Amino acid sequence: MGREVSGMIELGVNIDHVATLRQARRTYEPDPLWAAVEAHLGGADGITVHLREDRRHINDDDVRRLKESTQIKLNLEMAATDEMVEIARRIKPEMAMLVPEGRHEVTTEGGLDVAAQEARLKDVVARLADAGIVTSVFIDAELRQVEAAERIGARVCELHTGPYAHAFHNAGRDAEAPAVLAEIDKIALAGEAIRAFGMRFNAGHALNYYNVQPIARLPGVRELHIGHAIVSRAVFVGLREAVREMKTLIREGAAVGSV
Ligand SMILES: CC(=O)[C@@H](O)[C@H](O)COP(=O)(O)O
Ligand SMILES: NCC(=O)COP(=O)(O)O
Repeated sequence: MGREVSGMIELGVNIDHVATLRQARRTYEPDPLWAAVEAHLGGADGITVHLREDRRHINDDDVRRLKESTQIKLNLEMAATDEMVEIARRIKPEMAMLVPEGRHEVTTEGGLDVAAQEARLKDVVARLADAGIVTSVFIDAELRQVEAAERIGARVCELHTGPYAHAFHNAGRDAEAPAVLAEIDKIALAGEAIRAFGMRFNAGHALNYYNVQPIARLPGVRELHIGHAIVSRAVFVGLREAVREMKTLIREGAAVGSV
């Protein structure tokens, strides 16, 4: 069956690594606010930022300014801590995504283990909802995590595409390699469960210009969150063009899936 067309897939552009470049000199540029506007002009449907506890790139003032001074929806990635909940309740992004965080990690290494901490996360989701914030959870493509996400009241699940991306790279970018197909099947099955529970099926992490289309053509996927690859390309072609190129790939990939 062709892809069930549920409207165009949205692109959430993660601009963390614009701030990484700024923090390299601890200075004021490049400004993530400018990046958000450029991404929006290139066709981004949303902006994602990860306010890490160590503030290695995006800082509290960036989040405030993005919310106050741009017209594009904001997805705040955050650890499920009291500090971050209070920041989110104060700034009120359209969405908050709960992610695991390790101080020594280079980037997010796995999905949030929702199943292991349901009671605590259910309280976090309720406190965010009370402030009018939609809560997403960043999870591995596992049914038990999807079921737990539904029980804690998450409205959105973003499936971790890192294992798929690594398998794709290790297979020499062969989308038909058995290891790659196995990862795609995991994501597809988890995505079906997400939709069956009435939650929104998003995906992200390590997606790039080579591996994005097999994910874009999955039935019912609503939004892809992509950052490092877009910012990397933007170094050479500019952020507006890098976003435009990614949107085209996603649109063409989804179209192939709909035949
Ligand atoms: C959740 C996810 O996969 C990414 O958004 C990740 O959180 C980005 O973190 P860094 O930008 O610090 O790599
Ligand atoms: N949640 C995924 C995200 O926002 C971007 O991740 P990446 O593309 O920087 O790996």
